[in-house]
Amino acid sequence: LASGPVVQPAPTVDGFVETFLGELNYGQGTLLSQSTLNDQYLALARTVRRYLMADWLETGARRRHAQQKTVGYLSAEYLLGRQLGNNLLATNLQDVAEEAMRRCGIDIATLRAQEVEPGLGNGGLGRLAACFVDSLATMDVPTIGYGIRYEYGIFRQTFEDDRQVELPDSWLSLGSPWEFPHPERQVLVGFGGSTETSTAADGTQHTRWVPDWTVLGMPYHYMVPGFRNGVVNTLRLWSARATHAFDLQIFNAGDYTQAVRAQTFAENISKVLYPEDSTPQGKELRLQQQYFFVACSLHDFIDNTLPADFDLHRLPERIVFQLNDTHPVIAIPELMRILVDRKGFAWDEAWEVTQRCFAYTCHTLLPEALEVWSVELLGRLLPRHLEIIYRINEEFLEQVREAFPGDEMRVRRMSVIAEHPERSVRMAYLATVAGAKVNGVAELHSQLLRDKVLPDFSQLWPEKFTNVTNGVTPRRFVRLANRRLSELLTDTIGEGWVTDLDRLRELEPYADDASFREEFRRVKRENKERLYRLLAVRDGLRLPQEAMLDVMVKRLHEYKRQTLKLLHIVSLYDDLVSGRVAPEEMTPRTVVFGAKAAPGYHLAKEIIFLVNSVAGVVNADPRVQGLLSVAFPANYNVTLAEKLIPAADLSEQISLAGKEASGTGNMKFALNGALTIGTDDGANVEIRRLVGDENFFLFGMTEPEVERRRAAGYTPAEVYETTPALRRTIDLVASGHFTGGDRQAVAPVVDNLLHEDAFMALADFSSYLEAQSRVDAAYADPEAWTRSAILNVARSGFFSSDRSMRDYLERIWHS
Ligand SMILES: CCc1ccc([C@H](C)CC(=O)N[C@@H]2O[C@H](CO)[C@@H](O)[C@H](O)[C@H]2O)cc1
Repeated sequence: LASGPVVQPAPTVDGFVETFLGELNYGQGTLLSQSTLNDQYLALARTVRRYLMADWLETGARRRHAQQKTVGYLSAEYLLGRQLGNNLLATNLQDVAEEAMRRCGIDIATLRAQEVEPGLGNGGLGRLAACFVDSLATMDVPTIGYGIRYEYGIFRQTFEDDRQVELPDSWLSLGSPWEFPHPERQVLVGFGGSTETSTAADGTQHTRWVPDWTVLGMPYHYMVPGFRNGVVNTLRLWSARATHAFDLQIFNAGDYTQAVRAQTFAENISKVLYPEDSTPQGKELRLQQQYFFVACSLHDFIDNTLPADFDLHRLPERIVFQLNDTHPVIAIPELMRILVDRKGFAWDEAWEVTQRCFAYTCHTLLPEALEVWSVELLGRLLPRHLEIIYRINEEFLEQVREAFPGDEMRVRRMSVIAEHPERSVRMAYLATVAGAKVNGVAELHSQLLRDKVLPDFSQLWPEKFTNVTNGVTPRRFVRLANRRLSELLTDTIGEGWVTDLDRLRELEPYADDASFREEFRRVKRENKERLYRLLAVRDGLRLPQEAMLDVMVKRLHEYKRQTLKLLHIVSLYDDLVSGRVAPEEMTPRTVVFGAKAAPGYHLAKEIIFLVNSVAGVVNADPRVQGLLSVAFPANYNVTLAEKLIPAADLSEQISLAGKEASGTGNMKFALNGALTIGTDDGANVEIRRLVGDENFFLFGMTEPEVERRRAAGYTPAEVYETTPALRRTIDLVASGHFTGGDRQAVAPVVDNLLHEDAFMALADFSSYLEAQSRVDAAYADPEAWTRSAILNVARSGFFSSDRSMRDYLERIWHS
């Protein structure tokens, strides 16, 4: 029995009911009649995980036995979304569970709504990591996702007086049924202290790090089920614990806070996610978080996963660690430390292994988003790692001097150590020096990485640079989020598309089929009705069913240009109330925003205030009722995205060209039959190429045009002066019309647009409005619009994260 197969409950309604009631009685310790919604939800979750357990344990055993090469995905963020729906989909138990709950007098939808999503990420990077681990499980690739189990995830956003207010995300407070703590795999992690070097008898030098404080890393395992393939991979998230429980002596001496100080200090490390997604604050706790999960993960793989006698010279045959941006890059000196200081490798041996164990993905183009850590802080927190980084850099710069003799400027430019403004370590450079491969996340991005962000490195190592265009999982973002479209797709081309998204191509001929177009419109209409029902309950919003649904959802950032969308809304409003445009000429439009701003990003928060202010006035103005409405549901997250994206007609991807690395929302909208209005930026370029120019509303400057415009000197005020429509629009905002006459309230945004406009929203205004009038015209012809929408779906199979994983396997992990 001990070693036999795990007994799996019968995948029948009876089996499910029995297991559920068992979990309710013995797990929750309550009767169905007495149980709360949360009891029922936790019992349901535990029931579902029983159906996954056998596959999970079997997958683990198979992995241990096969000794295959594993992908170690190192990410400080995972934006997983709700688990129940996805796990029911993966186990094909949706209908069984629904019927079983009905038998128990429960509507499963109310239990699904009970789940608090784990918001362990900020935005694109975190969600991408979640899509990637889903694809790797569905493709049966041995993978361990490593990350941090933050006690508090991304803040919950509410609005007070139209302003963003952040509330703590206590996602664990109602229980967390999808995680499994593994105290037997705890890892001790050191910080601070100093290093001491001794000379052995044979004259070789040995350095030892003596940390002066330690914490324990407790792993929590999460299931990552493949789609109905019997595979369940593992996500291992680390939580920090104090090495010593509270100090009884100090406690008895009466200094209670001191007694627990060590505890709180340690637990602070995994307490909360840093809510920034572009400008690092360089906080010490952030570096502690990064080193903590990296040290736990490397130790876990080398000492708890590999066979005890494994020869670490062959480590690259067993693992490749993918560095999800610069956040886990401290893993490089950590592996060197383990190999040299603990395993007795010679430096070159260790370096040879390290270089083949890491690959680095860059997710940004904003120079300020590339992390640098001061040598002061690094030397204090991780003295041994700083020594190792210095040596890596020395040997690297020797290489540079050899390749470019006498070019000391280049040496200084390429040094991992920046001298100004303060001596600091450039983590992106360290990742590029040590990584076997460096990739961007869309073709344009990867090209700009080569040409603009890391030109010296791509000149030195052109073969090291590659591209893997992002993707999204069709399981969550089509099959789960858009059940109506999924049924239409499956009825039309079979179910193969769920794991082979290129099959969507078979849909192409149906774009010319009027009855299929009718069906397609029905799906969109019903998804809208579902969304509007939700927004009415969730946010008290009443939105007109018939209007075009124009959606802009992403983090709030100037480069993403939510202000440009806002200027468009104000110009439409002004056209209507001024009578310049007659109501019958207007294509009714509902604009929905979703966006969180980093708490310290003040201008972003001012933009949120202005959007809400404009929304309040527009929605209350009878002159535009039913023609124009604006909604800004609070707390945009994965769960809201799953309701918003299937309902959208128009997808706003309007960043300044050369700023959005890729975008992934753009892919989700195209796959759910929305048309895109966008610039030639990030993956928009590839979306437009695949769906066809005629099925994409392009506008704005290209990246080279932006560069030329900037080089020629850009003065936004001039554009304002010379563009009447823009002038009218900005003047209306500046007048305080949307803020009860309070001009001061809008000054931060208006002044910024007129005097800075770093991301050239004013420069692209006219082109954007022209494109939006093309949208209005196109939407007036439902057959043509639907045809375009169907072709967007049919031609977007490329944007599956399964395809992205195939590219990583081919170009990076197997190389
Ligand atoms: C505070 C430090 C920091 C800096 C950058 C980041 C992330 C890299 C920002 C991010 O999420 N980038 C987005 O990554 C997506 C996945 O590749 C891309 O699709 C988006 O274009 C990119 O903005 C997080 C935190």
